[in-house]
Amino acid sequence: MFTGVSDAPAAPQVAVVVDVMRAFTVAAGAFRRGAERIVFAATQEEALELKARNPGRLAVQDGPPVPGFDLADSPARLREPDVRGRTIVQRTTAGTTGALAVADAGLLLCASFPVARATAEVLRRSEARTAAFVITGDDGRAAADLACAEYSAALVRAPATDPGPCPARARRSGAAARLAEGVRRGWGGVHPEDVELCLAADVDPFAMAAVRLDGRLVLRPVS
Ligand SMILES: O=C(O)[C@H](CS(=O)(=O)O)OP(=O)(O)O
Ligand SMILES: [Mg+2]
Repeated sequence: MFTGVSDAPAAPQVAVVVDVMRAFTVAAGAFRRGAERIVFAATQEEALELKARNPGRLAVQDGPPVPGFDLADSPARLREPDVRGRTIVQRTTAGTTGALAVADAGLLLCASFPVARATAEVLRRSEARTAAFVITGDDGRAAADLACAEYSAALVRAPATDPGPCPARARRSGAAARLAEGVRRGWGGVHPEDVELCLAADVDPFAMAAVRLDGRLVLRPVS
């Protein structure tokens, strides 16, 4: 089942929340670089509060730079800071909002192209009969998120599936065009390499699972 955030079932047995550009590509890059966990915040205010309460946390938000936040929601910019062992607080318009909408799922995975294959492996091992793929962008119509969701679903059925045209579909998406426009106009928080990094399929050996912990939704890599 593919659904938008507003139509998503409140507590599906399994939810795969997909955000290619850029929240869950950023999350995958953070774990690849050794970040320990990502705490999702519903608002920028909550993100800054969570950061202030726990010194050493790094806060990420989408859009232009905001005082108090350490990092942009940009996979290319995330290559610079040392995030090893760090807890990151992340708040974005589509990705983290989508994850919070299905926080009561029995199994909640957050997905993007770099973790597509590992996500499919976790789904296959879960033996769940169905999964709700939550397309976070453009009210459930985001071409990039749909392409990644379709690729992941195909991998569950047939592990030898290759990405085929899926990353190319994402490259032609409205989200990619918006990021390219951001680069042309010099918007803060957008890097020229972001789109390509978001299209790199099957880079990481881990999937990303979110669980409730002390009243928060916390994302960690799972192998
Ligand atoms: O950081 C992003 O690219 C987007 C911003 S928006 O949804 O295009 O306004 O946030 P995300 O939640 O990562 O899709
Ligand atoms: Mg997005």
